[in-house]
Amino acid sequence: MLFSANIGFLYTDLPLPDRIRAAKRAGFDAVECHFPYDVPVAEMRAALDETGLPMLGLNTVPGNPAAGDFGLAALPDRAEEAAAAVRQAVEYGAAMGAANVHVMAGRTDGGAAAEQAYRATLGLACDLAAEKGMTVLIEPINRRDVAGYHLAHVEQAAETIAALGRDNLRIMFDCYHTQIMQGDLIRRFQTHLPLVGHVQIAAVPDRGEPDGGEICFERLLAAFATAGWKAPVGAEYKPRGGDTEVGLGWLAPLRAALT
Ligand SMILES: O=C(O)C(=O)[C@H](O)CO
Ligand SMILES: [Mg+2]
Repeated sequence: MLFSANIGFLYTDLPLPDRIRAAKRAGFDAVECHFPYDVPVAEMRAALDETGLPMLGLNTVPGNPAAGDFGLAALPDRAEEAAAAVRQAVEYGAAMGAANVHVMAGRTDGGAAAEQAYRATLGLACDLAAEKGMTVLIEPINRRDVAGYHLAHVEQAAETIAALGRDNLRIMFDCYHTQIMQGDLIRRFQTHLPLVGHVQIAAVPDRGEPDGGEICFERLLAAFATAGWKAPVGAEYKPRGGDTEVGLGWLAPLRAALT
């Protein structure tokens, strides 16, 4: 099993390009990020070239987090901002060589207008991403952490993907969020595997290192591997002690157990 370091949550004491280098030293096979936009893309590219790690993805900007924004794509009255966020993410992601762009939906009332806006933004994202050979990801996020998030269930993501009928639109299957909202992770993963574009893990409920809580990662990821998952699994957790290196004791044993 291969693992990707999510440098949005890991190594937060370092500048982003150095987080890529730290991930390489720690033995990760890939990296993924959240919001790299303040860093000149050439600096990200240089760290990726130097380490040889693939960059799996980045997020569209969330909007104004201080005002409670957690994405824009499904907000009917923010369509222009959402389109600009998509253009920015595809452009930056392509310059960095990223494989995927995660389009963040935002908090909505869950009504038809929101889903219509969401699909319009995703259609644009798929068109732009396709020109760069990139895939668009949509991620069900739990509503305990992000109340009102438009996309919270894997089946809803599958419905949106079916409605759009695009080849480059996939689910970000974040086991942390889906365990909180729905559970039944192995069956749900097997059922939706053809639509899954990326997998992420963290302990539940504390979102710490994947070495405890209510999920047995060794058995979960063994089942994912048996189902056919070969791409890296994203380590998107918040180190419990704050120090990423100190908390990395989970990586080698989990990798060994899965080989
Ligand atoms: O919260 C998550 O799980 C994510 O992956 C999003 O990218 C938000 O940062
Ligand atoms: Mg995630």
